[in-house]
This record gives sequence, C-alpha cells and structure tokens, in this order.
Amino acid sequence: MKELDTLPPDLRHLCHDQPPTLAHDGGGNLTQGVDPLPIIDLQNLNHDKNKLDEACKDWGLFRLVNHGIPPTLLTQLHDQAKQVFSLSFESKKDSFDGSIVNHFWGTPALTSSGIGVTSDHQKTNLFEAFHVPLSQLSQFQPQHPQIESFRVLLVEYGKHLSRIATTLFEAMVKILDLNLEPSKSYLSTDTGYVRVYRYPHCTNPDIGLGMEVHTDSSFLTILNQQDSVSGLEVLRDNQWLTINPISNTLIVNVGDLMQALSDDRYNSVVHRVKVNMQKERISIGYFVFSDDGVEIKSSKYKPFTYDQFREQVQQDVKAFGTKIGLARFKHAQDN
Ligand SMILES: O=C(O)CCC(=O)C(=O)O
Ligand SMILES: [Fe+2]
Repeated sequence: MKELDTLPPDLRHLCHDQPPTLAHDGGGNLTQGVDPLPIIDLQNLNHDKNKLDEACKDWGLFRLVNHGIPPTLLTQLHDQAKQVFSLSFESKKDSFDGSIVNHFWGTPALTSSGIGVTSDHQKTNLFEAFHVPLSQLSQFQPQHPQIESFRVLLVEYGKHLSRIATTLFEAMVKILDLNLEPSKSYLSTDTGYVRVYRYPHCTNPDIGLGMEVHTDSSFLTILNQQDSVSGLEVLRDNQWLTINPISNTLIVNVGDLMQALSDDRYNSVVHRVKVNMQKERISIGYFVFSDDGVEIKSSKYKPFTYDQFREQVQQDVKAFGTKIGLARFKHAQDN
C-alpha cells in the first residue's frame, strides 16, 4: 500500500508524495554525544530526591531509568503502533469510528467529545494519533486482529504508567512538602489517557511542525520514544534542544497542573515536535491529571479544577488559535 493511502486525507496534500531523500538535513536532530538531561532512577527515588527536585525546577523534564517496564513490552508497543498506523486510512476509520478510541490528526487540542479544536489562525500539525482513555479500554472490542493485539499491550502498559505516575507524584508532593487534603485523591490515574502518535516523514520544506510549541496541561506526562527517530525538542536557555530517543528510557515532563500545585517552583516545560524529512516517527505519551472536581490551590493562582483549565484552553484555542494556559489563572499581582 502506498504510504499516502494510510494517511488522513487532510494531511496528504501537505506531504510531497516522493521517496525519502537524504539531500535535506534530518530536521535538526543530530545525535548529541552526551545526553545532557537529568537522569532519575525510579528504583532509587529516595536517594535521587534532590536530583528530582532540581530537574523539575531547572528543566521541567527528566529521563527516567529503572522504571520497571519490560523492554520487550516497549518494543512490541512501538512495532505494533507502527503496524496499526500503516493500515489503510479507511480500515482505521472503520475500526475506530464510534469507539472509545479517538482517531484524530492536525491539532492536539480536543474538546471533551473528542472533536479537534481548530481556528482559522491555526496551522495544521503534521501528525496522526489515537487518543486512548485507559480506564475504558475494556469496552473497546476491535474486530481487526492487529488492533486487538495492540489494545492488549496498551492495557498492560497502562498499569505500568499508572504505577510510575503515582510513585513520581507522591515523591514530588513529599519533596514540596505540600499539605494536600487527605480526603481527596489528587492524581487521577483513572482519567489519564495515552496518545499514540505518528509523525509522517515529510520532504516538503514549507511544512510547519509535527506538533506546535506548547506546554502540557497535565500534572505529569510520560513519553515513550522507543523509536530511533528523534523529533521532540525542548526550549532551554532560549534554544531548542533535541531530546534524543534512548531505548528503554522514558521522558517525564512536568505539566501545567504540577507547576501550579508547586506554586511555580516546578516548571511546565515548553516543547514542540519537528517533522523528520527522512523517516516517520512514532511516540506514545501518557497524560495524567487531577481527579474530577479537585481544586488546585496555591498562593500564585486562583483555585481551579482541571475541567475549568481545559475549558479555558479550548476557548482560547478557538478564539486566538493558541493556548494561553496558566497565565489565565494567575493572581493579578503576579502577572
Ligand atoms: O510526540 C512527542 O514526542 C511529544 C508529544 C507531545 O508533546 C504532546 O502530546 O503533548
Ligand atoms: Fe506535549
């Protein structure tokens, strides 16, 4: 099957239908000799407490090792995601339409009903994705055997993600010495979701980004870049730094909710995804939020729930073509 037939029609015209070429540079993703990211060992969090604190303050992201996810699971997930994406667009549409998994592309901002939030100003983001609410995966019963085996892997993967997010969140709350109301569960792994992304390779030099510049709205994001193709970049000291994929490691981002909860001690990292001119890239992100109705309280921000935050983001994307985010909730004197 031609690669173009597997892509959503809206994206096809953006990519030239021509074989990958080595004539262009690979999209700013030269391998750096030394990995500059802070490295956190999940098995040794007690010992790495200061390192974790520093990483969240200084970088807003870190590389997680010793996370306990079997390497075979990470590799299978990647391989099967690739296979699912390479089905024809029509068969993906038939399998996902009307299901709990939302097949979407072009914009990362979705309404709660799963419709992409678009505006005239917005440029298309060159990706295709599946939005997977983990707690509802048992209600998804795909007929296609490849999609079913991917579903089974995601169920297994989701258990690890929820364990890892809980462990990291609890460590951060302890380090920050936060006085959270004990009756409320702040981190809601039940409402967390996975997004499986495919960024098609694209030789069209006029194309924008795989994913626009943004911060994540989550408490934490756990990104699996088992793929060898890079693309993720973070803004650091006013420069874009490529976050290279290193197999069997995960990238953890501090998101907006965590920045607010930490009273700006932690930093919701600004990032984007570049399009690769030679190869398509697959990545799998997990986003975890606060429980329904839980207010994030801090001295720098007005209290807000995640629903209120998401609603505001959607309104801003519709009105201005961009997310404004935490600044919307900041007390006036801090603006
Ligand atoms: O695909 C990636 O590497 C990053 C995706 C991302 O930033 C997001 O979904 O918020
Ligand atoms: Fe992101």
